[in-house]
Amino acid sequence: MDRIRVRGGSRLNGRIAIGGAKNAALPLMATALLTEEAVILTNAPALADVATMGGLIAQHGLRVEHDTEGRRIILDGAANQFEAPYDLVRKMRASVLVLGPLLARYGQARVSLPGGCAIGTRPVDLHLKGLEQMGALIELDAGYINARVPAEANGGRLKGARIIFPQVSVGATENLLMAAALATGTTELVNAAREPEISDLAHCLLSMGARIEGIGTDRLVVKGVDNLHGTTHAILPDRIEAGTFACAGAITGGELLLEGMRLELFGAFSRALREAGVELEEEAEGVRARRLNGLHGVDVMTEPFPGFATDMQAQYMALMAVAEGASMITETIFENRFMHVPELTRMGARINAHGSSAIVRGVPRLSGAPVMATDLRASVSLIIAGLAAEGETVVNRVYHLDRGYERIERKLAAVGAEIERLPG
Ligand SMILES: CC(=O)N[C@H]1[C@@H](OP(=O)(O)OP(=O)(O)OC[C@H]2O[C@@H](n3ccc(=O)[nH]c3=O)[C@H](O)[C@@H]2O)O[C@H](CO)[C@@H](O)[C@@H]1O
Ligand SMILES: C=C(OP(=O)(O)O)C(=O)O
Repeated sequence: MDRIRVRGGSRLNGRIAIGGAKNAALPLMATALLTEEAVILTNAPALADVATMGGLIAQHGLRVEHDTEGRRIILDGAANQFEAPYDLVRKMRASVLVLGPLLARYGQARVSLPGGCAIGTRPVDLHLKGLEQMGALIELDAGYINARVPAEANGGRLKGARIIFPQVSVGATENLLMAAALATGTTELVNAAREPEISDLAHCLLSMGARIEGIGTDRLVVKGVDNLHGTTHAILPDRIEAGTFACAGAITGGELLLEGMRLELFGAFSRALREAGVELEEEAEGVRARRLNGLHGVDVMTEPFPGFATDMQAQYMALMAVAEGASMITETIFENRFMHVPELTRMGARINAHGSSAIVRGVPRLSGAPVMATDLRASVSLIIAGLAAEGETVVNRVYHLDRGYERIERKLAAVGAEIERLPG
């Protein structure tokens, strides 16, 4: 298994090209199941999760071609197989996003239950309840979701419904948005997630012929259509990759131009970073992130967009570990997303986590250590810490990083980091 070695102390300076967003690419790929015509995605990132989703969609019978050099994915054809097996869903929870499109277009789907993961239990009850409200019959059997739309009712199609989410869910909003696009009648999604990746999905669906109002708000109204057609859609920039590099630059006292990024995509993260002492400026080519002087402890609480993203919490904590003063970091989205705390502590950070909050007391310096993490953002937070630590940090289990960062060691090395991949 590959590892990544970082030697701390180098200041990062230069430009980093921000790729297309993983969390937009995955639902966008699932839209190909809503039509037999080609869906072409440009600005596509070459990530392990994107390859997994491509494998899943190919397995359903579509032709999937990923030109990693040209950053283009073509998904084309009709599905002839409706099962998403455990082996794929286990690797990537976002596999559950095929459920809504398969049900809406083909009236049937059998999808493995994703189960929990390192950051929490992550149930999919809101996805299932919403689809049931739209007329799907759902049974859980031997770890699988067996879902179908009865042929005798409503001509075998899902029907529009008013779905009120008791809690904001990105995945459930996406699944139901895709399902509603091909349902009969009007679907209203109330308390919908407002993440930029959802707006990106909605815009792609619009370009396929869907009728959606309220994009960017927490109330999406979808008037179902009989057919959707193919499209070409550019995936929006990855705000989490950009935020990760902003933290990496800041912890080294450097300055980075995050090419292709737009400031509005950061939500509350930009306010926290500025208060902490990092200047963020939008320029024609992207967002410039520059550490001014010292870093200061600033409290944050994770929330649905436009609040502070849970996917930035671990990276921000690494930054706070060397800030002057204390900061309280509260995680409200996932119940177990402090897996990086013991590893950061091994590097000399002073962090006290209790329940959903962690108090971070900044220290003047961290020290390198062999570390490992059990999820994507926790892993990258250890690289960020390693960039500022004295000596060498070796991060194990790099496959977590490859899920969401494209050649992270090359991107960081190109702006001055001493970092390399050690093949395992
Ligand atoms: C591929 C992708 O886009 N992943 C993102 C997506 O995950 P994902 O779509 O899985 O996250 P959700 O927004 O659905 O989860 C938010 C909270 O709702 C709970 N919940 C969710 C669905 C459900 O049916 N029942 C339920 O209880 C979850 O356990 C969690 O506590 O949004 C998260 C929150 O911004 C991000 O951290 C993930 O990076
Ligand atoms: C939690 C994440 O992804 P996923 O929902 O795919 O596990 C993430 O991108 O940080």
